[in-house]
Amino acid sequence: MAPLISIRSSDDKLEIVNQLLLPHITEFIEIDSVEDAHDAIKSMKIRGAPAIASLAALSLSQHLRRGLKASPPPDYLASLEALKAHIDGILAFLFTARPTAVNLGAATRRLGKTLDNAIAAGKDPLAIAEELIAESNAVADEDVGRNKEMSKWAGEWIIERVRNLTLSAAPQGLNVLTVCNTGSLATSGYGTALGMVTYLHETGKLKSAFYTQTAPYHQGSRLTALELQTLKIPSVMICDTMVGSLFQNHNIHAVVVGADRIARNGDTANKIGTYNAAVLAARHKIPFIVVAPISTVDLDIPDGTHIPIEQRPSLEACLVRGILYPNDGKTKQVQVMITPAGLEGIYNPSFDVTPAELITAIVTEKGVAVKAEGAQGFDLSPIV
Ligand SMILES: CSC[C@H]1O[C@H](OP(=O)(O)O)[C@H](O)[C@@H]1O
Repeated sequence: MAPLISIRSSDDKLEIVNQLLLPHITEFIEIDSVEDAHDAIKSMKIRGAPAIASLAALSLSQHLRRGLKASPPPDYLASLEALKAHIDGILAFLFTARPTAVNLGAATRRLGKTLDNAIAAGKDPLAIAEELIAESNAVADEDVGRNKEMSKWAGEWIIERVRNLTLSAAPQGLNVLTVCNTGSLATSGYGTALGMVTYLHETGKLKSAFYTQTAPYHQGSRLTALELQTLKIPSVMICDTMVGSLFQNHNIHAVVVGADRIARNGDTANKIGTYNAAVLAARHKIPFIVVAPISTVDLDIPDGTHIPIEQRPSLEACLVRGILYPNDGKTKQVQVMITPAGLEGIYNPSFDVTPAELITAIVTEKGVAVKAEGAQGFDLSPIV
């Protein structure tokens, strides 16, 4: 079966799969404006740090392509001043859709720089618009290739490490645990941490991929479950509360997670529950690996205390999405409230920060970074 996709883009149409309806309903919705893109990212119809950056960039590309074709041309193409004000406004708007994943900011900054450089080079508005379209498309297109690179780096690194650490070298393959969803749905394709899982499977080195349900949005039980099932990768779902039990009772060779923002010292923000898994992995001496593109590293912040953590609406922690069981034959999604009506006092941060101290390796498309002997943190400056 072909891997799932999160974004479909052609010259005249931009669409995303509505991830709020997965895994039971596959419905593509059209993104017809930068406002639609902003809403889809904010409401988590599309999610995953690289995927939201791709959609933001592609929505700008769509906007500019339409502008270039329009007759009469829009006012913003009439002068450099008008173009700069217009594009800066769009980029600032897209940037506000979600605060933690730095990839979105990296993409909007990159496009802002393209704009400023082209203006400084004396180009005219039409040429600049063309350049911005090419750069926006590149933001989305580059993702799949780099995902495959980081997945291979991470996969080979863990295979080698297990071979060196254990005499038996895991003869039946490796067991890994992942959190949330970091596969094709979270990226432009192949995935980051789930890309490593896929790489291990493709090379015959995987025994089983364990994954947490990842409440409250259930990226694990809804999305990772669907991706692994589609790819026919042997897997086992666990509830978020079972990580300690899993480590006590099964031979888990690695925990592998994605990232939304990595500080200069390696402190890593990822889906809520990642920190719990890291603490337990350290207790059980299980390598803890972060797999993410270079664009997730934020060298502007020295450590994780500076990472803005998104607080999601309280209601999202009170609801579970799904279809009726037993299924009445009509696939219609329902939302079930699992708390008393009107409950107050709900804590719902979307991410937590795993200190670098608990991270064994950070893997990007450029390779594997580990800490210097005896160091608490990483020095990521040389690889970015
Ligand atoms: C490769 S995706 C990184 C990241 O995105 C997820 O967050 P969300 O579903 O809220 O967008 C999660 O933290 C993943 O690890």
